[in-house]
Amino acid sequence: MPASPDGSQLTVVVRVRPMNEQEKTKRYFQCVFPLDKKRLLLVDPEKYEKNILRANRQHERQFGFDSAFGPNSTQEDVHEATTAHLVESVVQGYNATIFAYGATGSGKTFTMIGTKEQPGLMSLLTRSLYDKIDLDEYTVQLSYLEVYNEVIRDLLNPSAGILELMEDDKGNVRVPGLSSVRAPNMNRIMQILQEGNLRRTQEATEANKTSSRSHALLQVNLMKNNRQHGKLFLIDLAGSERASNTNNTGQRLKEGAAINRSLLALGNVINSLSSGNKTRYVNYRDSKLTRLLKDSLGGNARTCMIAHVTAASGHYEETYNTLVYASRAKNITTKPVQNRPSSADAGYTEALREMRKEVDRRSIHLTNSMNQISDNNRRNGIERPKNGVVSTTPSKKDGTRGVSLFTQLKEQYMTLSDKQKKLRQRLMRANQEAYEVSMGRTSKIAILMAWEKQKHIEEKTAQSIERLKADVAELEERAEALADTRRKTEKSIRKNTELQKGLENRLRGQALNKEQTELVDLIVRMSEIEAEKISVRNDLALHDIIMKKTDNSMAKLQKYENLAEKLIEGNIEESDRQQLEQEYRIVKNQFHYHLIPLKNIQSTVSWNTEMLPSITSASSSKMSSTDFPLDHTFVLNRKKKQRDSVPMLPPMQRYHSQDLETMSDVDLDSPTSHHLPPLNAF
Ligand SMILES: Nc1ncnc2c1ncn2[C@@H]1O[C@H](COP(=O)(O)OP(=O)(O)OP(=O)(O)O)[C@@H](O)[C@H]1O
Repeated sequence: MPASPDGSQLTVVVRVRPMNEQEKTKRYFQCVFPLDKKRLLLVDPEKYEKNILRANRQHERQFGFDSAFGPNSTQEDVHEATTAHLVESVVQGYNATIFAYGATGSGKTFTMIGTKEQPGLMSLLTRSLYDKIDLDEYTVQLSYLEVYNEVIRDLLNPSAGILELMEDDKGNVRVPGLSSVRAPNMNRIMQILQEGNLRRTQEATEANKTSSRSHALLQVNLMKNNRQHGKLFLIDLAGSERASNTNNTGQRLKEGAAINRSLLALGNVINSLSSGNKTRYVNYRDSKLTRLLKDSLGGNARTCMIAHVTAASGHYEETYNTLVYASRAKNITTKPVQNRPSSADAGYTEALREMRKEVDRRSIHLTNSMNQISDNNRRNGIERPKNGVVSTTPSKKDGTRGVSLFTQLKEQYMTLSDKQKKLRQRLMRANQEAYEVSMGRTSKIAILMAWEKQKHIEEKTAQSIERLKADVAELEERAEALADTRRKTEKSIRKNTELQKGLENRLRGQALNKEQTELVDLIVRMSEIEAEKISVRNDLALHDIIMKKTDNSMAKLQKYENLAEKLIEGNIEESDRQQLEQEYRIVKNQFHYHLIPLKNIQSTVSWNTEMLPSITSASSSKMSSTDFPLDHTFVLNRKKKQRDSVPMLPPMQRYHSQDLETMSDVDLDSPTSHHLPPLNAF
């Protein structure tokens, strides 16, 4: 279950901690009441005061979350209902983040770290991770840091001192110097956590004897083939209460301000993301915490926020603030992106960067030698040709002629390569859109087919069917336009490939020495690698489209499961039951029809494999495999892929009702007629 029940990727749950002895002594009473598994009722203590001026104020407020845990909930309850499924996502290659939010003393550390007898999520989650993975295939590495007063420290290696945050040009956040330790088993993990926790900045405040004054971030890296496969971030935030509430002064007040600053920044980021305004600027830079959490809230992660409150009336204000903060966070919809399989195209980028440098270096060298020859010729009384008029046959006497033509041809080849690159990118974009259009069309046709088999169709239904048909026709038109773009682009790519080949032959004929021949090899290989890189990118993008579609289906599945659970549980009025059953049928069908395009698509190959230059071409075989840092296992995989290539989508036929029985690209395994799909399902 990768997403929260409503389909978003941020799960927000609330845990209410039981009242402690101190609170009972102060005669505080319970002011938070779990109504069911998802809702809480907060009662303003003023309700019980005889204040005539405030008699009309609203004293009760309901809050709804993905889950609500009462004072008697166990650590396992919280883990099972909220975070256990995130482990599955990490094994699938997603990043996941769980953070504990709440005022001082509300139970954050208890949930995240727990005690020896009642281990918290950090232990339970890592244990589930170990249960899910094959230790021969994966390794687990841990890093543990704290942010205290905007300063980052390594909790596993305090001697590292103050650490800095760095962001690379792709926006990835790193903490150079942060230690990372292998955790071969659970015992070692517990030991690492305990050691780290002892180093956390803790102080006694009025609200909590062992109050954590810092944000603690445990990073669990799942490694496969020495590369990061998935990442779990577990964060125990410092208390969110306002500094004045704990009567703190001096250093405590300063800490409170720093804590508030980062939580305020976190709140702002959450508000920006939850405002639904996609163009609104999201400022992560305001604090170290938000910068560290950038990946976790912005998109490339599944996130679970566990808000903590105490049931005691004396903490009503903080409880109210926490619940409002948490319900606002519920509006965030992040788009998780699966980590690219071991950064598949990174090797190409790296190789191209190195090659470009090498071409520049050799070109400069070539120009220098040309100038040198020219100087020598002048000294020997031979004049340089005017107006760039050059002979096509290299003259041994006047080497500059050959060199100058060589340079011109080389420039032409590079320009053409650049043009090819742009054409291939255009082809990729058209491929991707066509792929999405085709998936949408498959779903809609499956729905239409199910409905058109009906004998009696009401007028309203007939109208909806017509609308759906219009949608299908529109998609088909778009698919045809895209097919046209693809045909034309492919034609241009083929033409350019021929021109490139011609230029390559002329260049080879012009090459006067080994140095120039190597330069030709290099630019030809560079052009090939550029094409391979685009093709790999295309495969990844298509993979992402499938993942997104799968995620959507999973969200539907979850809704379906919830409804089924309610129906099975019973205890519902007859009228409610009927409505629930109706809803259940609709969701079941939505799920079924969501899966159809996934079942009908052959998922692997890129369409442009024939547009790629042969990897075993003469020029590439001349390049030494050790020359550039290209991952050759990948190249070999692509070679295999080329052989296995099949067209990704079956050729499209326009949809006509009478073709019902002959449609070849739709799975006819539809539900029975009383399980008709909702016409507006997509
Ligand atoms: N669900 C719970 N069941 C039983 N005891 C709990 C629960 N939650 C918290 N406690 C207890 O309440 C006290 C305060 O909890 P904890 O230290 O986890 O709070 P905190 O939110 O981390 O506070 P701070 O921000 O100051 O570190 C601890 O003694 C803890 O054992």
